[in-house]
Amino acid sequence: MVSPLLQAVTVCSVTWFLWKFFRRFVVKTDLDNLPGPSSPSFIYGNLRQLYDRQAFKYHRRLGEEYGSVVRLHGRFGENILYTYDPKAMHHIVIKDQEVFQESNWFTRMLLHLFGPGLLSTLGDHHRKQRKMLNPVFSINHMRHMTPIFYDVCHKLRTAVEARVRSGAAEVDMVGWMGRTALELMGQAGLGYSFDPLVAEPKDQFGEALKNLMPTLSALRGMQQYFPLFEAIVPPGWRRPIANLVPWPAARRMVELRDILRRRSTEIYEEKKAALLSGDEALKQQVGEGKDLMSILLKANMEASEEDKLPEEELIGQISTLTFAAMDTTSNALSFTLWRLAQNPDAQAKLRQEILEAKDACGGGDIGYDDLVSLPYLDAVCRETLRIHVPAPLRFREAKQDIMLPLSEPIRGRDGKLMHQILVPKDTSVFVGIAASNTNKALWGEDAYEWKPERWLQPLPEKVLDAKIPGVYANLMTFWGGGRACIGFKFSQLEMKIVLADLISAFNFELSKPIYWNMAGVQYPSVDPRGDKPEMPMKVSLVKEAVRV
Ligand code: HEM
Repeated sequence: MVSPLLQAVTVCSVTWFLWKFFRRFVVKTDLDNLPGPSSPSFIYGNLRQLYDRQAFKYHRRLGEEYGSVVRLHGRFGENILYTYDPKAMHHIVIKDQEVFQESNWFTRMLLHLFGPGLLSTLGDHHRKQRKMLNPVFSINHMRHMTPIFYDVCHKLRTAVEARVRSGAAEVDMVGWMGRTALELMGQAGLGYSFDPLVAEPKDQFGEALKNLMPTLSALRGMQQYFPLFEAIVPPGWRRPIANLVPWPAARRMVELRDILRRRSTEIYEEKKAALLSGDEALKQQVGEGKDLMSILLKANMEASEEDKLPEEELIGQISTLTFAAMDTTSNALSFTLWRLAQNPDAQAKLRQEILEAKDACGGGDIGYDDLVSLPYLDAVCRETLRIHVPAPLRFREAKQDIMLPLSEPIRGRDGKLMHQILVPKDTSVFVGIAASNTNKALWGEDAYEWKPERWLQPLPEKVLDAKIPGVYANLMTFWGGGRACIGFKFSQLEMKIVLADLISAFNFELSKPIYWNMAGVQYPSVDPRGDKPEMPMKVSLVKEAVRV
C-alpha cells in the first residue's frame, strides 16, 4: 500500500512540474521575444556550449550575432537571459542586487564547504560581514603588507633562478604562480605558511584548496542538485550516503570539506590565542599580526555587540578568502606572463620602467606608493584583466518578477522595439562580463587586441558615458555593487609585486603553444583537451637575454 506521505510527495511533484511546464511553454514572456541561438538539446539547452572548455568563440559569437541582450536555453527548455547591456548590468549588480541573487545551489554548496563566509551569505547577513571586512582590505593595511609580499616573491625568484642559472630552461610558470598565490594569501591573508617555495609543498590545507576546483569540475554540474540532496536527505544520513556513492569526485568532496573545516578552525584558534597573549606573541607568528585575519580578529574584538561576527563566521572567512584569492590571481598572473612573452617589446618596456624605479630607490624593493603608480605596469595589469577575465562565468537568479531597463532599445523577434524587459521569477541571468570588457561599441574596433598603451591616454568617451557598474577601471572583471570582489586591491598589489620581481630578473618566451580553458577560473594547458593546468615557458636570466 502506498503511504499517504508518498502520495502527497507525488502530488506535490507533479503539480510543481506542471506549473513549471505551464509557466515556460504556455505563458510567453519578453524573454521568448529576444534574439538568440536555437537550443541544440532539450536536456542541456545551450549550457554545454556556454561551459565548453573552448567556449571563447561561442561567447564572442553571442554578442556579435545577437547583440547585448540575448535569450539562451537552459535545462529542459528553460530560458536564460544573457546580457552585457550597461544599464541592465547596473540594475543586476547594484540597483536591484537584492532581486538578482547568487544561485541557491552555489551559496548552499559553499556554506557546506567553507561555513558561513562572504561567498555563502545573503542580504543583511552578508552586509554585516562586509561591514566588518571592508576596512580590513584598506589601502593602509595593503601598504603595511608590502614587505610580506616581497619576502614571498623573493623566494619565488630564488626558486626560478635555481632552475635557469646555468642557461635558459623550460619552467612551468602556472605551477609557480599557483604556489606563490597560495603562499601570499597564506602569509599576508592568514598569517600562515602553506609552502616554503623551496621543497615540494606538503601542507594538507593547501593541497585541499588546490584540489577543490578540479574536484568541482569533475562533478560535472551535479553540484547544482546539492539543495535537492539537502532537502531530501536528513543531516545525519548525508555523510553515510555520500560515502556510499560510487563516484570518486563526490567522496573526495566530502574529504576536502572535512580538511578545510578542521584546518580553518585550528588556524583560527592559534590566531586567537596569539592575539589574547599580546603583541609579543603576535610578532612570533608568520606575518607578525599584519595579516588580514589578525586584523579582522582584532577589529571583531573591538566591535560593538551589534556588529560583532560570531566565531563560526570568522572561521568561515578563512577558506572563503583563500579559495577566492588563489586561482583567480595566479591565473591573472599567468595570462600576463603569456601576453608579455608574445609581445617582447612590451616586456622590454615594462622591464625598463621597473629597473629605473628600482635604481631610484637604491636597487632594492620598490615601495608601495612608487610601485602602484608605475604607469606602464598599471597599464599592463589593466589591459590583461580587461581582455582576460579570470572568473568569467557569472550567473544570478531573479528572486521575483522584475522589469529590467536597457541602455538602448533592442528589436524583438516580433519586430517591435523593446526598451525594457520583464524578467520572470526564477530566471537565470548570465552577465557577460568578458563581453562587456571587449564591447567594440564602447572600446572601439581594436577592443579584442591586447594594447596596454590604451590606458596611457584618456579612455574613449563612450566607455566613460556607459557607466559600467564594475569596481575597477570601467571593467566588470571584479564585479560591482555590494558583492564586488573584496580582494581586488590585494590582488592588484600581488600582481604588481610578482611582476616587478620576475620581469626585472628574467626574460620570458613561449616554448610551446598554450591553450586557455574556460572554467570557473580560466587556466592554461599544453594539451588542447585541458586536462592538466600547465604553462611551460622558456625562462632566462635578464643579463643573458640582454647579451644575446
Ligand atoms: C585577479 C584576481 C581576482 C578576480 C578576477 C576576482 C574576481 C571576483 C569576482 C568576479 C567576484 C564576484 C563574484 C560574484 O559575486 O559573482 C569576486 C568576489 C570575491 N572575491 Fe575576488 N577576485 C580576484 C581576487 C581576489 C582576492 C585576492 C581575494 C581575497 C584576498 C578575493 C576575494 C573575494 C571574495 C571574498 C569575494 C566575495 C565577495 C562578496 O560576495 O562579498 N578575490 N571576485
